Amino acid sequence: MTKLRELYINGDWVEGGQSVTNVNPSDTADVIGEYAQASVDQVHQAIKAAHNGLAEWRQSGLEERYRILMAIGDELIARKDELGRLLSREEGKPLAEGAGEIYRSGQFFHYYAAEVLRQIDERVDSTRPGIEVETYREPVGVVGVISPWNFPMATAVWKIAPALAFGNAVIFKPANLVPASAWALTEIISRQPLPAGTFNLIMGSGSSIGDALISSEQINAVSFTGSLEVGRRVAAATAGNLVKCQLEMGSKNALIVADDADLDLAVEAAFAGAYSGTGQKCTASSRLIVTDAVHDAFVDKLLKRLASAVVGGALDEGVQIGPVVDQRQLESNLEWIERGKQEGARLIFGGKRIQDRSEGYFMSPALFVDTRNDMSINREEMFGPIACVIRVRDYEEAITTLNDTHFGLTAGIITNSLKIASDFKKRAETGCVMVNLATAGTDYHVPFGGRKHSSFGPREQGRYAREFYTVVKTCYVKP
Ligand SMILES: NC(=O)c1ccc[n+]([C@@H]2O[C@H](COP(=O)([O-])OP(=O)(O)OC[C@H]3O[C@@H](n4cnc5c(N)ncnc54)[C@H](O)[C@@H]3O)[C@@H](O)[C@H]2O)c1
Repeated sequence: MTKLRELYINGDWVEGGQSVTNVNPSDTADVIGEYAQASVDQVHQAIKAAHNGLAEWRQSGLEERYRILMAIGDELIARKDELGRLLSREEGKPLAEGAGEIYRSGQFFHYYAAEVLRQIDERVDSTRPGIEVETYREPVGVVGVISPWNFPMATAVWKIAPALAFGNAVIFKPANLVPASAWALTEIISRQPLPAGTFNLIMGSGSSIGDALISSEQINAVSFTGSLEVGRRVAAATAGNLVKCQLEMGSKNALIVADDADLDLAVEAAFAGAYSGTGQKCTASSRLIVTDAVHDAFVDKLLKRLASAVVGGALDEGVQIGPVVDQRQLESNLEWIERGKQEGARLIFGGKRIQDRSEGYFMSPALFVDTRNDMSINREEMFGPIACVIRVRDYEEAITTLNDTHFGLTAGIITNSLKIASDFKKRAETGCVMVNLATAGTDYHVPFGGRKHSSFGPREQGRYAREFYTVVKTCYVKP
């Protein structure tokens, strides 16, 4: 019988009321494990424990915090292949991407270990004589961390690492489709000398456990990454309690291919942006906005690239596009394909379930042409390996089309013109812009986030994380 992987509350491993079975989307006969599901009561226990942990952890010495974060980062990096394999097995991204995500997660811990030592407090003169004024940052408190399934380790870590670095206690609620990576991370953290309750893992469904967490008046902040729909719910629940929140949500990113683009580069950027990670990335380029002059040549080249794409099991050698994460997402992708056709878009490649691999949730990467920006396939996030080409007259129409969306996470352009690149950097209404690069793929030491309905609240990552995970105190002293 499979060993039950338990919850981690107040420094102890504890069973939940129920459990879920985690299966490999490349091969549904492969059971990864049984994972405990927290009860609402246990959410409240975790919150209480986190307050106790916080009281001690916020007083910890900087050197101690630095050492703990470095040690977690070291272990993630040392075990990147083993944990990357586990991540790929549960989420479905190819092995290199799984290992890369673990390595990146280790880098996040190292980065925030260094941030622990970067103190930015100030002592200033008062406007009144004889008074000293200091401004300093204190931990925000108990932080609920809610993460999505598509980056099971990295999205969680880019929240947990700064939370711990700045002296907060954490309650981590991972997506229920990917408990194995969350559990492995928790096991690593559990071996560090953190005060009991400083870090807690509660696994369970979003609608019960997640909702109990975000609805609590006893937490101080929620950092959420996931869909727009759930993000709105998190915003409403936390606002009602005046709890600080930070939301990173979906998008409808576009890559512009300009008249003067290097088309080989454009095809590689479009392929990587639209189909890597099976298109299951918030930064995926699901809209390919191509100027009339290069449209046909670009589409021809992209079709050739798609014909050579290797779709297969995440753990198999040489695979470029793994499975869709589960049956529900696969059905949703196939429904989008039908909807696109009904709207008048022309499907010229893929978009079908791969039946000879019926043990997993495989589909061929899809390409639509003759699409308009007002079609629902270009308005709503599909979250699958589906790209839509939008033909435009020129760069001016391209940038207008790019900005005509209620999302705004990333945007890319392929051009050899410095003038166009410079104009694009200023006019794209997104949080991240990429020139001659895919829309997906970011660094870990700079802010990441979007505009419009893609993001809400203070930015994540890099030095900007301090804003969310701390609160400012202004202290007046008359000696
Ligand atoms: N902008 C970014 O940085 C970024 C990064 C990765 C993924 N995403 C987005 O994430 C989405 C895919 O992930 P998903 O399907 O896991 O998203 P989701 O919104 O369904 O779930 C995200 C998390 O919220 C939890 N949740 C669900 N209902 C809840 C509720 N009522 N209260 C509290 N928590 C609840 C889920 O259990 C999960 O842990 C896509 O929209 C994608 O664009 C965004």
